[in-house]
Amino acid sequence: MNTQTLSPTAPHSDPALEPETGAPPVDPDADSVIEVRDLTKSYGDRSVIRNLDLCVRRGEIFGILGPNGAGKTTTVETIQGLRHADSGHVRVLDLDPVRDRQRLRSQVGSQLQSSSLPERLRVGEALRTFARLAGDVVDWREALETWGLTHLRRSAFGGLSGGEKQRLFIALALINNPQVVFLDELTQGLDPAARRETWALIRQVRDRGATVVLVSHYMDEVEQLADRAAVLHEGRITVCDTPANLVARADGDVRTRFTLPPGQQHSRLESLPGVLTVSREGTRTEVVGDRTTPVRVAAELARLGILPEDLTVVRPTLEDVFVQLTSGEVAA
Ligand SMILES: Nc1ncnc2c1ncn2[C@@H]1O[C@H](COP(=O)(O)OP(=O)(O)OP(=O)(O)O)[C@@H](O)[C@H]1O
Repeated sequence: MNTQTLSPTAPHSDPALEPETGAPPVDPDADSVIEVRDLTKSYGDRSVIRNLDLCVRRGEIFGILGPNGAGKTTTVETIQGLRHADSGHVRVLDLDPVRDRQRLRSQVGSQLQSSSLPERLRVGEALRTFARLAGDVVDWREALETWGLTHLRRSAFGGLSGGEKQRLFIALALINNPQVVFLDELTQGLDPAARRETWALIRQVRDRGATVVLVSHYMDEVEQLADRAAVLHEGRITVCDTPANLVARADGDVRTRFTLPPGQQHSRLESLPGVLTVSREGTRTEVVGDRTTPVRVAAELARLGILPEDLTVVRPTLEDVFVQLTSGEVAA
């Protein structure tokens, strides 16, 4: 964890990447806005990032998941030139995060983990100041309006709720109208309603044309928001894919549950392909099997003229695959 005070120059205030080490060229991907190849980073003799490769495409919400201490913050801060890499190749918008930091500064926005502002700073002052420092490419009053902060214009930062602070951080991260935005654990500590509201804002950021890199501990958040997600474990990306494809890797049976209307019977479910078990408790039936079983069960019930209104399917979730991946149960 690192705590830092937000400043418009923060992502570039400690230029640090070592000169390139002659790493092989990154795979050409016409759509990529971030390319990382063979990144390594140690703190003292402790290796934290190990030969990490990553590619983020233009216009996507890219989720980075990983257990505590996996190296997520180190990775995103190194990509922004905030931390020293020991070796590796990093490009953001085809620029070097250190050498080209002045040019990148106007194109990258960031809300870093545990960002904070002076308690007494007013919302309007914060936006106006950051907008001016970013060259007034965005009208700060419009930003107030866009991010639903107009009524809080005279409120002090210290008096804002968690959700209001995050709303302000998003507005500040976008005050330079960036092409790429880094959001690190943006919804941590928010109640469910404020989290969902923040999700809508993140989608809005993407819909306005920015690429979003989202570091999160919440599986449901990544499943809901991310176009693609990477799981970082022990300093390496173990998998990188769409949430749906990641879930498809999960080991685990699918459960199909329904209630039979009075007087109706089914008998052949056990013999359907992929079905492992069928259990009945009163009028409730649960069929356990592979991914194809829900459709087969529904088709068989429909054939019998049985249309249970409460048919539900319980599938493995991203959380299941995350636990399996980070405990070594699923091959990357
Ligand atoms: N400045 C530092 N000096 C020494 N060790 C550090 C430093 N920053 C991070 N670390 C260590 O490096 C490892 C990775 O930290 P990092 O903050 O990148 O992980 P993370 O995946 O973001 O963790 P979390 O989910 O808990 O925020 C951790 O073991 C952490 O203690």
